Amino acid sequence: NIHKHLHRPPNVEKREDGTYNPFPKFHFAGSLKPVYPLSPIRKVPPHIKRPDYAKTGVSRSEQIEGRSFKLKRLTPKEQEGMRKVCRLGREVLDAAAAAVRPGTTTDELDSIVHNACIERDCFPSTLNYYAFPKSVCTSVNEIICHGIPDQRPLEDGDIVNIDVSLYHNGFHGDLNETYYVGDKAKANPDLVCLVENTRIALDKAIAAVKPGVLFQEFGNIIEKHTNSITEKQISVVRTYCGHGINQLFHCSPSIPHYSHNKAPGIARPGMTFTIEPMLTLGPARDITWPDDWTSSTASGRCSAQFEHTLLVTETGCEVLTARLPNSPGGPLK
Ligand SMILES: COc1cccc(Cn2ccc3cc(C(=O)NO)cnc32)c1
Ligand SMILES: [Co+2]
Ligand SMILES: [Co+2]
Repeated sequence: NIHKHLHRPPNVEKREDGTYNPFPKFHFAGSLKPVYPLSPIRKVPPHIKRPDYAKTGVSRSEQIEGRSFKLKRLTPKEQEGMRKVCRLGREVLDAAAAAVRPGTTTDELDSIVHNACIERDCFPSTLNYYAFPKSVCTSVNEIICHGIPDQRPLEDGDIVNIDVSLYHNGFHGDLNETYYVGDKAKANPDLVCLVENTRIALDKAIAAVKPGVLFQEFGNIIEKHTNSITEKQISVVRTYCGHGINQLFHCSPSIPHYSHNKAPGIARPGMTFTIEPMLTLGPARDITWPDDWTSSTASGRCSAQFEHTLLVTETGCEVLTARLPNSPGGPLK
């Protein structure tokens, strides 16, 4: 996998500044290319409680849980633990979002997220999760999700999704937003249509979360919204779903974002899960880069995503990762 490029770069041609694309033979669908070398693996001080996969990259607890389709309902104390980690996750995302501007590299965003997690006594959940090498996912333009922070500076006109997940006192939180870089992106009607409708699609799904709703319903709501957008073709990515999250980073239920899905299960008070729709301009087909993580549209056209971690209450749901009054970004007026 990608670690071999960390220290012994392949004999590929280097750019002026010494950076390089480690996969010169791969057909990249859009204009984005990886900008290696990745920075060295960041360390987490030993006093910070780690998830079980932190050393091995594989979560035994998720493997065991994965075999039973039991949906966990948290006790009030456990709900408090989720409330806390999700509030910390919001603060960490906002710290990274405040640094989004042309010239900031996605690796610098990773450093901000990594340090902000440590300052809050949190372990960044993506670090070494299935050997993912960084503490946040940064997905630019045509990247759908799981983009790896590297030495590429953000450019005026880019959109960038920052996906923060963190582990605190035994619980995971997971949230993401898509941000406009500089002024050009906000002036691009295609991007504004894509980003604002992804935000709206998530909000419409969240409005439907309450005891008794079927997990399969959220995809109907999201795709009904994308079908209502007539000025542009906006599609729903099918490959990646929302997921249960609690003492595990990923567990049941799985929540598809497309309609007519067969997701089993019914929302009940005390359940915590994410909804994290990824929408694309044009068709939704995805391809994965040779780094085995980065997911790109096959068309090279842009993709946007928004994610919240939700707690089902007796009357509806609590958005545990809700925006704060001074959270950067947010809906365009
Ligand atoms: C094995 O294959 C894969 C392929 C892609 C990714 C990964 C592992 N992984 C790393 C970061 C990450 C984030 C999420 C998430 O829920 N974001 O909202 C999910 N998976 C993640 C493994
Ligand atoms: Co996430
Ligand atoms: Co998630």
